[in-house]
Amino acid sequence: MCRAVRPVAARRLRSRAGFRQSEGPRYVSLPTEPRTPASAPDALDADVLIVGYGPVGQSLAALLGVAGHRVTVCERRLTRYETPRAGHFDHEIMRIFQSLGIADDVRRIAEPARLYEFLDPDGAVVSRLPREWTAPSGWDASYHFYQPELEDVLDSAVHKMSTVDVRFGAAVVDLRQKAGYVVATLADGSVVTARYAVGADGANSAVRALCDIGTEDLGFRGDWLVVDVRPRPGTPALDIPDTCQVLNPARPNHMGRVAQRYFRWEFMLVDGDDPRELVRPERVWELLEPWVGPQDAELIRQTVYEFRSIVADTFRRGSVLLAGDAAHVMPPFLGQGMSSGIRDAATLGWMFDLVLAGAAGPELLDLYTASRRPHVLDYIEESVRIGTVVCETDPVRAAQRREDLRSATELPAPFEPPIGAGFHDGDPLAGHLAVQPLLRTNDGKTERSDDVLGRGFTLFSLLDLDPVTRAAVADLEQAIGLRSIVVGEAGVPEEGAALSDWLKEAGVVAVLVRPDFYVFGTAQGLSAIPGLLGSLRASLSLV
Ligand SMILES: O=C(O)CCc1cccc(O)c1
Repeated sequence: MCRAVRPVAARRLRSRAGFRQSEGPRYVSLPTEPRTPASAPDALDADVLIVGYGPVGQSLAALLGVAGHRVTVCERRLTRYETPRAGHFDHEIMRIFQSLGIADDVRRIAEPARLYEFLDPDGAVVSRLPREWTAPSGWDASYHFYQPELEDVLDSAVHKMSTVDVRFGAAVVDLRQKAGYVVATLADGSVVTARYAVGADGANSAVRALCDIGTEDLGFRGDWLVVDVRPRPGTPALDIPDTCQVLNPARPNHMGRVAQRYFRWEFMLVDGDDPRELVRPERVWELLEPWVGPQDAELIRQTVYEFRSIVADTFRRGSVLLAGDAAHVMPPFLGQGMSSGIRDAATLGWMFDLVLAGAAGPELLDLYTASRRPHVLDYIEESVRIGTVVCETDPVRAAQRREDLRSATELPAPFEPPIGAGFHDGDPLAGHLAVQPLLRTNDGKTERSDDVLGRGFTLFSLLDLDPVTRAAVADLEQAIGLRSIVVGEAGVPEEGAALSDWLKEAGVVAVLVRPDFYVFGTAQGLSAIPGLLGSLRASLSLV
């Protein structure tokens, strides 16, 4: 169960002013005035303070809670934020949910997203991109969901963790770094101490400001009216495409399913639009008139958002890290905003596991920015590239873009770039997402490999290991809990051949997978495995 809010000794504040720029940086990166010795982490309120309880903060809290770390979450709102924002996640995120034991609950509220289409202004299909490829994670490629329902599922998972304490109405107004820990001051004057803090507090992150972390604006800007709609009970099913972009230069728009019972429309603001006028229900119904009317559906929300493309200069400063929108913001055209944040949580999760256990030095956390930032930049750039096509308002150029899409002869490959660092250089699969195989267990069942093996670094091999390799594996099993499994003819039978085919196609016999499901490296023969494990040891700053 979630612990009740613990009374925190109110300490005299040196500053209640928060992050007013005129007062200079609040964030002190050099260790000063240690009050709690770094060697006494139990005296701190938490191992990790998470600021913000959206899906990224929730996912990180659950990942850390599953591993038994002590977590305090501070959310400045008084309750959860009940509006839908994100509406799509992909197979990799479902695999992360699987690791939290909530995949079945998530499947109940999410539905597979099967098609992404571009339409012309009259509604005719210009281009159709099926989303039904065999995704490596062993789940459907893409899902739609209604965000408050996903947050319910994540919140229930967090509440099962006895080491996680969630506080609402807890705005962090000051954040200081000491030797080996951080001190956060809340608006009510109370203080939370933790070894690390993570700002998962959204695009206007207080933590980012308190740490004086700058941002880079990658230049995309567009105001869009976002409208969420729920059909009234008993009305005929709405005939709305799964996800589509209407390439209409007079008013670009998006529409699609959000989940079983919700639909979303987005309309770009064009010259002369007044945002206050556009959100009036009568005006919204006028815009929705070609598809749905007030007799059939109710408006859940209508709001004008500015879509932007922004990345923080670094995702780490000392003992403070950024995740989710606090670290990066992208336009929604790829549906990757929340997924990118949950990837941050998955990477931070295993890095904290190693650092908090004392297995790796704190310098491992530098790998967080190096691994995540370039990856997120790739997603931002691709989202902007699609946005440039969607948002075209010049009729001639828009016609040309539609023609380009119409005449493309090949479907684009799924956009799944490699991470930026934290893998074995020069390796064919390193940095890419790993396959999750289905295994046939002794009792005749078929199970996903993560359910059999649990979370952690994993060596999958198609050949039985020799004594030298076994010794190298045992060494890392001791240090970081590495698991190894022989799959296929020489070991645990695979249902289908996803893993075997993937490795054979790459010309390798083994793959070493990080706990966030990215490939660390591969081995072409058994004799290469000890070297690969040595490379992992070096890259993790093991102590
Ligand atoms: O990927 C999806 O299914 C939704 C992507 C998307 C595209 C355009 C606007 C938007 O809000 C989401």
